[in-house]
Amino acid sequence: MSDGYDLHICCMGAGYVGGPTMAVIAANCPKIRVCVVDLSKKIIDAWNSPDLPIYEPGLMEVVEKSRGKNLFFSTDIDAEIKKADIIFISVNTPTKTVGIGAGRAANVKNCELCARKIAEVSEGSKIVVEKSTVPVRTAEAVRRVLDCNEKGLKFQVLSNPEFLAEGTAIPDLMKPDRVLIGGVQSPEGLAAAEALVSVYANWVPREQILTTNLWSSELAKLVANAFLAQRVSSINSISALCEATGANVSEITRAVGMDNRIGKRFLNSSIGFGGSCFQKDILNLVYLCETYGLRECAEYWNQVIVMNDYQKKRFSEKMVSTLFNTVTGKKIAILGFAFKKDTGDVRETPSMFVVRDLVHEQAKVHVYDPQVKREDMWTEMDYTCKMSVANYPGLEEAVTTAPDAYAACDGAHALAVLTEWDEFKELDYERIYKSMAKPAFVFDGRNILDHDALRKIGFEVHAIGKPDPNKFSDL
Ligand SMILES: NC(=O)C1=CN([C@@H]2O[C@H](COP(=O)(O)OP(=O)(O)OC[C@H]3O[C@@H](n4cnc5c(N)ncnc54)[C@H](O)[C@@H]3O)[C@@H](O)[C@H]2O)C=CC1
Ligand SMILES: O=C(O)[C@H]1O[C@H](OP(=O)(O)OP(=O)(O)OC[C@H]2O[C@@H](n3ccc(=O)[nH]c3=O)[C@H](O)[C@@H]2O)[C@H](O)[C@@H](O)[C@@H]1O
Repeated sequence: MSDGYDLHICCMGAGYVGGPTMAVIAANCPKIRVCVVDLSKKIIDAWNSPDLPIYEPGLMEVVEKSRGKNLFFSTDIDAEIKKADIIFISVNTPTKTVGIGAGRAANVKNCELCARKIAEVSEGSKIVVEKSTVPVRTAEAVRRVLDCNEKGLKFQVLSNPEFLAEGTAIPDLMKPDRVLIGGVQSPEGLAAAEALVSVYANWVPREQILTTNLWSSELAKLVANAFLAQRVSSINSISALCEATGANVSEITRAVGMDNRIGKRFLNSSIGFGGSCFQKDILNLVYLCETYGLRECAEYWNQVIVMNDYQKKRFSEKMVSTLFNTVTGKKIAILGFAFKKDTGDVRETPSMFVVRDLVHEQAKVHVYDPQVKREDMWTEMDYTCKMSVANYPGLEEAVTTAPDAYAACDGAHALAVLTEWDEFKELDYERIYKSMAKPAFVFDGRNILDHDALRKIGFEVHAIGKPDPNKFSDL
């Protein structure tokens, strides 16, 4: 290459996946020039600034290592496509909101638009990599769009789904359990897959880089998320049974998880899973099963969502019934709005559904989260719950954001921990107790607090899957 780089990579989509993934490739491959492009100037400007558009531990350090050297962020999509040997498509693929399959099918419009753009502006043949999570067989559509170019260019399409989790994106990318690359099983397809394997092999051991056919790779991504979410729904269903019987869900998970075949991880009961992908990807799987006439398979996976909705509703109903069946006019502190700790992401966050239910019950909700931006909270509540300041009179008075946990709890009848931020474990609960209305209630939606210590202070504590000491006693 005339500019001194061995290879040029372009990534379309500078979001939670595109940004961190490309930063890690750039950091591990100094001879590769990586450019992340996006339609949004605001997002690209943020990637080029000290205030990155997403909060992710360790991300800034990785970006700073390469930015301006072999890592670039740009809105000049056409120029970067032209330069690239490998183009990742890492755009959002949300659940369709209208039309056929609305509410279940994934909308792959953005992937198609990327393919059309690549076909339109490319001047040479390229490898196009699906990084986005897509319905199985989307690569076929991408390839057909690319093949329609009028310049006789030949594109190879690969599937390379991403398995990073938010909050741990950097360690997940630096030391992935596996990298999955699916390609067409032809000499050209295998060569393209090998080119991508060589990129990852700069820091990932080869035996952890799996190559498969295209359809297995696309489907494996949906299956991985479905299995993970299924574990959460499974333990959450058991948490309801624990509360009814006096069993303790933490003791159940310890006993069950020590069986190596089951394993300990991903068995924390909660107010339900959130995030931009679990629900979307399971709905996508359900829709695929239905499309292929597999009704029983569709119903089976749909139950993971049904259980998750039940868990979120069960939690807010428990709050209201415990607070003497009314929260009207009562101040309630919500600690945590992000869908999990160590992220500012609020997409599909379970906290939002609890806030929504409390607002419907006319509570005065005070939310504190160390990373969530107030505008992001409103945007998500509007998008998912159809509740906005414009269409829900009084919403701004009903939901206040607090500068810290103490302010949120001051004068409150109850506090609810809805995100497992470490700082919530370290709060001065004596001080909080003194400042609250009595009786003072704690609802631990993540089972992270010391319940015995809180009860000693004077709180009435309710936690997911934990026996209520007023209701059950040991034999
Ligand atoms: N968020 C996560 O932790 C994970 C997400 N995924 C999958 O990765 C994909 C991307 O997810 P996120 O990064 O979270 O989405 P995101 O919404 O954070 O970012 C997507 C970006 O793509 C841009 N974009 C959309 N159309 C474009 C186009 N035609 N050209 C250029 N840019 C365009 C948007 O402006 C946006 O900035 C999705 O399919 C998701 O399911 C996979 C693993 C983890
Ligand atoms: O495709 C994706 O987007 C990603 O989805 C998840 O990652 P993420 O949603 O970022 O975070 P998780 O750690 O999986 O948590 C998802 C939700 O489940 C909840 N959860 C998780 C684990 C658990 O034991 N209990 C539980 O309630 C979390 O609080 C959170 O709301 C997967 O873990 C990633 O492998 C995948 O790449």
